[in-house]
Amino acid sequence: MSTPPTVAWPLRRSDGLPVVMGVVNVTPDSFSDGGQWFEPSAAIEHGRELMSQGADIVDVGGESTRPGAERPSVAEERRRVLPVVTALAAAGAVVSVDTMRAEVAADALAAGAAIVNDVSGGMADPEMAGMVAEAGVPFVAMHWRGHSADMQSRAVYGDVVGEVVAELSRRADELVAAGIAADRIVLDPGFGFAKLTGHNWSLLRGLDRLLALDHPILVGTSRKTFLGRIGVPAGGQPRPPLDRDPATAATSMHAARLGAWGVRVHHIPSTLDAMRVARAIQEAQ
Ligand SMILES: Nc1nc2ncc(COP(=O)(O)O)nc2c(=O)[nH]1
Repeated sequence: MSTPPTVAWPLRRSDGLPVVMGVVNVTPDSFSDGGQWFEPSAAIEHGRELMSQGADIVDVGGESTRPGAERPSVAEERRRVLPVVTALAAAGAVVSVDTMRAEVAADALAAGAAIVNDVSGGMADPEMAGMVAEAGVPFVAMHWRGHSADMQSRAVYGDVVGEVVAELSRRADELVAAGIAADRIVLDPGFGFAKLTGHNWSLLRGLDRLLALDHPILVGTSRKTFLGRIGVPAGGQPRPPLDRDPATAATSMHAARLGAWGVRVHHIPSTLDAMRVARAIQEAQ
């Protein structure tokens, strides 16, 4: 493997706000923006736009993880993400590759990605942890209880915050044991992954308990279904994903107030402004 670009780590914003990871889904069927950026040229253009709007990282993914999604082949996932990773890295972006497959991650690192973002935290592919360890790059490990096909059947918790904290902590230990440097691991509670609506709200309320973990925390609530249920009568249809950016921004404000390391969002300006408001209030006399 060629040496992937190094990103100054831990990555921090000069304004002290949480790092902003912008989302570029090169998929035909992601729940949040399915199909909008499926063409490489559109995805590259969108990634550039996110950079110009202030994203610190551009997260490029080629596999939809919505509940029930069918997995693309490795070749198809590669075909989707590599041209976009290559072009955005060449344009100077800090690129994270959103994949559960070690071989796709390795190719993306060779193409210029600097970070691996794995919604399975390395559990879907036994080769992932060793590859990331060898590459020496930062690794985002999300809380995961199985593939999208049936993950909601695993959304059963006594104390969801306590269990997510414990499972993430255990996973981080396993990743360190596999050779990944502890200070290269970011943890993510996995909003919407094996979580029902109430679980997501509990995780936001209990964010301070997640922040007590010895790793930076990434908050990925953007456009998730539980936000679409805000203001909708019980049993009603959630509002469409593109209408969920104001609610997403409110969760970004919460993340900023509590001191999360980063937020993963589709719409940059609204989240940046919400976090700036939080900071201005905190700093007011
Ligand atoms: N680290 C991380 N990665 C993710 N990748 C995809 C999605 C879901 O799909 P989207 O790309 O449409 O948001 N959510 C997350 C998340 O919450 N955290």
